[in-house]
Amino acid sequence: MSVGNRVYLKRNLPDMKLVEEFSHLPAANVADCMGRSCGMNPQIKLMSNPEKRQMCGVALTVKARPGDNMMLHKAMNISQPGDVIVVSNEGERNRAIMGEIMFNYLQGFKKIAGIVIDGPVRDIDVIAQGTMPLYATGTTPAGPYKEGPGEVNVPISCGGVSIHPGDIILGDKDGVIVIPRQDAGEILEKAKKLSQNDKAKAENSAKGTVNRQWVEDLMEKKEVEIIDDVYRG
Ligand SMILES: O=C([O-])CC(=O)C(=O)O
Ligand SMILES: [Mg+2]
Repeated sequence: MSVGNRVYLKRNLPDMKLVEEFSHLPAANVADCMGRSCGMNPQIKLMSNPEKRQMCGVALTVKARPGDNMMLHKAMNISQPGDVIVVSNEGERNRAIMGEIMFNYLQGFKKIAGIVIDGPVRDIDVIAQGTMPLYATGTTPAGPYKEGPGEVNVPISCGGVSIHPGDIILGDKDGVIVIPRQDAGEILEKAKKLSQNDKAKAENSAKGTVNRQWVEDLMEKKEVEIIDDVYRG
């Protein structure tokens, strides 16, 4: 086994019905059903202009050598519609991992569900107008190398979250979350209920008919001192 320099062509895939159902839910609500712990950090930002509100698909993972996109090119060749290519880049922020030529290939020809890169991109004029969701950390004109090594379809880290090939990737304007494949069914049921409750809460909030007593109860539980006076410095 060539650890660090290998490509797995196969992944364990999730039930595609689950992927479809997640694609209607806000990422924030789904994250709330996973201990609020599976959200990528806000360095991972939406850079394109998707038509659909949610990006949802199956993780095709790339473990890139920092600043090098050789293995991303390999992943592009084996990608399928419905995939979200997720790239780990070990925190490197000085070289664009993708530009317009690669973006056009994935959006126009491969028709994948989206791409998430833990690093910058370039040719932003084109990418910003693209309708395929692309998340990245920023832009730079400095280009990538194509030397390797790297890996495709192994566990990676992106945006501070671990991702296994075949996990469900859900993104919207808030950012990107990772839904572990084996737990997806259970999470979906919880997230559907939570989303319904959340919608009702948001409506009641605007009308002021929401019950805010829980805040007062929490103050008491946390033994917060409530002072009926001005602050004197
Ligand atoms: O040269 C590269 O590897 C990236 C790039 O700018 C493009 O895809 O347009
Ligand atoms: Mg270019």
